[in-house]
Amino acid sequence: MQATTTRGFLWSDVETRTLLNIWGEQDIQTALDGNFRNSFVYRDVARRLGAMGFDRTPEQCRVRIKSLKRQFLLAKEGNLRNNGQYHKISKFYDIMESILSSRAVLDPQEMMIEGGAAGEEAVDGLEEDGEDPHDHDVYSETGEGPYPAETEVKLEYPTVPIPIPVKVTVSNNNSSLKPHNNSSHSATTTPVRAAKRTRKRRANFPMEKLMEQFLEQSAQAEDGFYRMEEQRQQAEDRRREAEHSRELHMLQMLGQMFSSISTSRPSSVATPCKAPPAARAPVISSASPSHTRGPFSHLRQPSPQTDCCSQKLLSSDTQALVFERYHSLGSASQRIMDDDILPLVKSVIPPLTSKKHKGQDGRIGIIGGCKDYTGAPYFAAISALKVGADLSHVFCTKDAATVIKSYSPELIVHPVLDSPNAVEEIDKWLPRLHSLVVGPGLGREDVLLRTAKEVIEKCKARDIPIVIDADGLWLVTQQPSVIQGYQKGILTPNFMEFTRLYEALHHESFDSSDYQRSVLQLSAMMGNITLVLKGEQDLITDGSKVYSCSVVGSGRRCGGQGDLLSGSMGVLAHWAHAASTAGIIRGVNPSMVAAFGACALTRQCNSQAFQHHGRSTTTSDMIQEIGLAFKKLFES
Ligand SMILES: NC(=O)C1=CN([C@@H]2O[C@H](COP(=O)(O)OP(=O)(O)OC[C@H]3O[C@@H](n4cnc5c(N)ncnc54)[C@H](O)[C@@H]3O)[C@@H](O)[C@H]2O)[C@@H](O)CC1
Ligand SMILES: Nc1ncnc2c1ncn2[C@@H]1O[C@H](COP(=O)(O)OP(=O)(O)OP(=O)(O)O)[C@@H](O)[C@H]1O
Repeated sequence: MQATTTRGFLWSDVETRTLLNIWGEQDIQTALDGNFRNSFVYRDVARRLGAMGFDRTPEQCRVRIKSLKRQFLLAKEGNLRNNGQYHKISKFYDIMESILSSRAVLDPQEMMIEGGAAGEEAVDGLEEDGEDPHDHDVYSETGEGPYPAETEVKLEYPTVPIPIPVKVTVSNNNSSLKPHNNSSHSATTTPVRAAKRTRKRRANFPMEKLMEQFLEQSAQAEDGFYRMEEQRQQAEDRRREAEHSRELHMLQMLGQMFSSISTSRPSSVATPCKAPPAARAPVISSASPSHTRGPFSHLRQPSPQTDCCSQKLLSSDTQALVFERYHSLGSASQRIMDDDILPLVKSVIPPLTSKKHKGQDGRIGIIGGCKDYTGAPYFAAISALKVGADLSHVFCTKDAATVIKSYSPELIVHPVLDSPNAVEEIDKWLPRLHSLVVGPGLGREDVLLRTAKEVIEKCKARDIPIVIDADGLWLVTQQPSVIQGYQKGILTPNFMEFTRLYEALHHESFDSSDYQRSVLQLSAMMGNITLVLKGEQDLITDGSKVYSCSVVGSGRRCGGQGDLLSGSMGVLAHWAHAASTAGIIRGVNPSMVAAFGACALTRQCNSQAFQHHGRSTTTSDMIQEIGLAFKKLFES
């Protein structure tokens, strides 16, 4: 996918993340580690960044990385001192930490105290000599990020006079310490440098008390800075929230305008209707046949207007405004697709170009696969590849690994799930993954569920999309908080899994005559996480609206279809969130788009496979159909 291109000198978050992903690649890190001269490495970094659609010079990349490292170290220093309250100073703290923590040479404490410029540069073997005099200029030249949290900290360091009144002469080396009461000096000195300098002096002079006082005041100055920084960020958050609710309000008004236009229009007009932008009130958007069937039939009301779509605002029993659309069942499967959601799915699919390198279109991880279940993680992982991911990793138990490998040479299989340091082993790979699917064939052993839980936590910290299915949902049923409120999380329960989860949260059985209400309720209770209730129609919700996907499947319900669904969803979730970050889709929840795309694809595969194999259709047959089904749905 073409990401947004460089905006002048400013580094956007997407661009910075892309840079960090490239910089964190093992070959780049190895090249930096082993070479004092690194210009060729940054040339490679800039080239890879260029392939992702961001035009930067090697020097800009190098300077940006250097700046990010400094912010990280500063935040880390703060972390060590004040239990993480300085975390926010480095926007990309987690990803930096994951990359740098694997590099033994980097000891932030040591660098802060001793290393100075040379120490820091030596970490990457950067060619530039000395950092201090030039850094400020370089940053402003290259337009460091738009956010103050991204800018060189020395610019923002508050002016706190440090009143050390006397000039002290030290006998052993005759050098003198001139204490600073100079505000402009402290305003342009980073805490790092203050710490370096003060601690060096402390080592040189016996005036411990004086120096302690100096250090204490220096630390207070830092505290002040970080407090100010936190306040600034809170103010920024409030501003964004206000902006968001203003936009929402506008959208709601627009929605009402559209609906009143559409209801006053003659219903026989067979023009495609555009749905109004989503409002906060529950919305049902259903792509369904004109005849009703099964437990979800209450979602639709047969309309006399076939071959057209109509929209109306209804008052539901909960008195919320409900937006409904009807579609007639046409002969071609596309005709029953929701004409608003399908283009969104299409738009998040990255184009295939010769400029890309392996991995760019998706590196997906599957947590699952144990002695009893080897098929499920295989189905999920191979489906991810067939949908278009470049690399698919399976993290399974030792005894499942060889079996899974034997199914396919395409998969990268890690036999770590039951190892004593499973979480660390998996954590090593997380910086490289674009999304994670947790649960297919995981089993329900406590130790495996505990590992899955910790891995989920780590993924959340990295802001990686997570799809939870099968035994992963068992874990969520026991501990909903593991994923509650995580907006990049998607749950894909079948009927049984949904029932268990609903009852665990509500402490009562759900009303099976009103699925739509139940899915909305459950999603809301889970903090508006995206939820897919699989069934005759798949109901997809984020607690504010419900999409219903009823692309024609077949009557065949062989095991493993859910794994095809979750593996595909992992890829689509990555694409949809990347597209959303790049501004390609707006005003819509990317997880909902991904979920709808995966459901439509699974059902289309089922239908195609059934046409060939009838009753003997298996999930492997469906997987064979992914390419064609994808093309029919999303590339026609
Ligand atoms: N080849 C494989 O390795 C496969 C492994 N699988 C794994 O098997 C493990 C257990 O999965 P299960 O799905 O069996 O979970 P459960 O052990 O919770 O069983 C769910 C049960 O609910 C039943 N059920 C499903 N939909 C229903 C409905 N609408 N109404 C009434 N009953 C319904 C099913 O027949 C099943 O017996 C998971 O780890 C899963 O990933 C499955 O993915 C299937 C394929
Ligand atoms: N009655 C149905 N009619 C049509 N399609 C269905 C039906 N039930 C499920 N599906 C499709 O199959 C997909 C998988 O759903 P299913 O209920 O089989 O999941 P599961 O039980 O979790 O699967 P698994 O066997 O992998 O554990 C759903 O996304 C849906 O698109």
